Amino acid sequence: MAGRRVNVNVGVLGHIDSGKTALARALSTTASTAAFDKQPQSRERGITLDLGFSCFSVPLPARLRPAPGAGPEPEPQLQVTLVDCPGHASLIRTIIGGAQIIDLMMLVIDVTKGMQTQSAECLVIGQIACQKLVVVLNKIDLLPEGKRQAAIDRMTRKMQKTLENTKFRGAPVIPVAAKPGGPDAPETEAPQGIQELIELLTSQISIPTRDPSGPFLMSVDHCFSIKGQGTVMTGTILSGSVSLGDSVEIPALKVVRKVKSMQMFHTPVSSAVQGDRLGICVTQFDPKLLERGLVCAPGSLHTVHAALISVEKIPYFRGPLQTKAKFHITVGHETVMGRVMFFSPAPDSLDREPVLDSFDFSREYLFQEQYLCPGPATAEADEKAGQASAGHGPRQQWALVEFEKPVTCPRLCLVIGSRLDADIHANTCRLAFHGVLLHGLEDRTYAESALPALRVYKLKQKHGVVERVLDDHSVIGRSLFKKETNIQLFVGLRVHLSTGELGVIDSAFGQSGKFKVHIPGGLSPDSKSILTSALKKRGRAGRGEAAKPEEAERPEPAQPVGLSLSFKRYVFDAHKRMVQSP
Ligand SMILES: Nc1nc2c(ncn2[C@@H]2O[C@H](COP(=O)(O)OP(=O)(O)OP(=O)(O)O)[C@@H](O)[C@H]2O)c(=O)[nH]1
Ligand SMILES: [Mg+2]
Repeated sequence: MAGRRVNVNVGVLGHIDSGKTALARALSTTASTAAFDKQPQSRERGITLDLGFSCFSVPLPARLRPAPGAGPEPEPQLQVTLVDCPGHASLIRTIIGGAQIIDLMMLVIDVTKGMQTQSAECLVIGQIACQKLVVVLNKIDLLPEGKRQAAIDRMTRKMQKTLENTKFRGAPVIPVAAKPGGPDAPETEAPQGIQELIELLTSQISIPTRDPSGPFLMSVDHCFSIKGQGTVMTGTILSGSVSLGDSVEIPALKVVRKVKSMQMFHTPVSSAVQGDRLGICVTQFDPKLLERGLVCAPGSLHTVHAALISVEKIPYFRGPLQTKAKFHITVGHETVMGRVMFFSPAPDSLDREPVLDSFDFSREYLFQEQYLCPGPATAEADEKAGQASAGHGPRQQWALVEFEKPVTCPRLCLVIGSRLDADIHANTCRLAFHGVLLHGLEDRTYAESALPALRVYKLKQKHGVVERVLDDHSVIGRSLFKKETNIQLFVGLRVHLSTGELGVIDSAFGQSGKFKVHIPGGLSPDSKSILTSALKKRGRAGRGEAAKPEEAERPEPAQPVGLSLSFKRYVFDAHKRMVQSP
């Protein structure tokens, strides 16, 4: 039996043409000639060799070895699976899928160009989805020999500076030439710096704690059939574990199959856990139907038409995140178009702890026309919007995302919003926000069945004036409603008089949008004199135009007394009710 092996996945990401594929190739061949002389390379490669996947093995570093057991054990190996991502627009979808299986990211930079648009995007994705980073400066052969070291040093410092404001501050930067001389150079031209890179990777890699609990989920990167045996899917286990005889679901095809056999590194196994690279043979289905995708414990994924997600804006994204805007939404391993609506905690729960990993339907939330950027720049904007943000943005914001077509995803999966239609030559970051899917709406008719329970409200204010006094406890107001407004809906809501009294809307008055306000505490003598002194003036001056007879004696204050009404309107309330707000 082969020795113990541990698999780690290393992503190869970077701008188009930075040399990712050349690097993956150089790493695989250099490592195999250095470390694989005992066995033919083909045997050593993982069972999965799909486009973009290659691997090499090195002896497992001592720091990663478990305490030696009894008896002699063959030397354990560390298998590094390289996940070579494309550099083009398709990159984001592929990487976000890929990034969720990556334990370490290699960011490949063309040393003659430095950071480019997609290098920056990769760095953003790395920050969202990866824990560790190594920057590889490639194509150092293109630097003039005499100035090579100085140019490498300069670019190294530049990259370190770029990383300073990221979670990868202090990550190593290493120079290489994956394919010196470029495409036309003879194959005999040896790559430079690859052995050093392998050593660096080996020293940087840590093996994340693998957790066998939770539902089984595997990202499939290759699928083929073996005559007489069944269909084989190969990939990486993202969560949970799987054993022989288990039933697994292929959600994209809506079929459940039994696990007939499994292999890791060409060796039959009876179970496998999170992080393992695995080939899994199930009873026959057409492999053409599933090129890439997910396989999972039956029923563990859900198909959602809309979702409530936490949102954090990606600072490099230019422009605001507007409610009602459409984004490409990558949910787990799928990307679809979705329309967003942003909201924040209601002012009275601003100081409550943010709800992580779940969404609380019992709370109220404040609708936002756009995502609020934290920091002083928006404090003013927040004030304008009438929010009690006391100079700081809300600690957490959410969005409702409505998908153009349903997506199948694990619970609490990563969500990334991007503008993949943006011009890829326009040097801008296409990634706009990221978050976690907190609650999926599985019902096709969620708009009627689920959304009314989402208590997101808009804060509305209406202003009018007192037209005249009826008696000590009532006034007539106008200019608060339109003629056609159904004032009945507002009856009972409180209004504030600019003179300080509190009133309650009592009833409509006439047909022109006027209304009667009851003042429970009565008008103060001062207010009364303001309101009635005007009447006298008006009475003396008379009216220029011919007034309707019943309005001729209208006591109208010269100094207007304002009436203001604040209320909440819940975005998903089908009845469009108004609810008093303080
Ligand atoms: N001079 C020189 N050319 C290199 C080096 N590495 C790669 N190249 C060339 O750069 C070009 C792009 O290399 P690839 O490996 O295909 O780049 P990539 O990053 O995988 O490209 P995409 O997958 O399309 O994003 C090819 O013509 C390579 O031969 C190097 O170290 N030196
Ligand atoms: Mg490539």
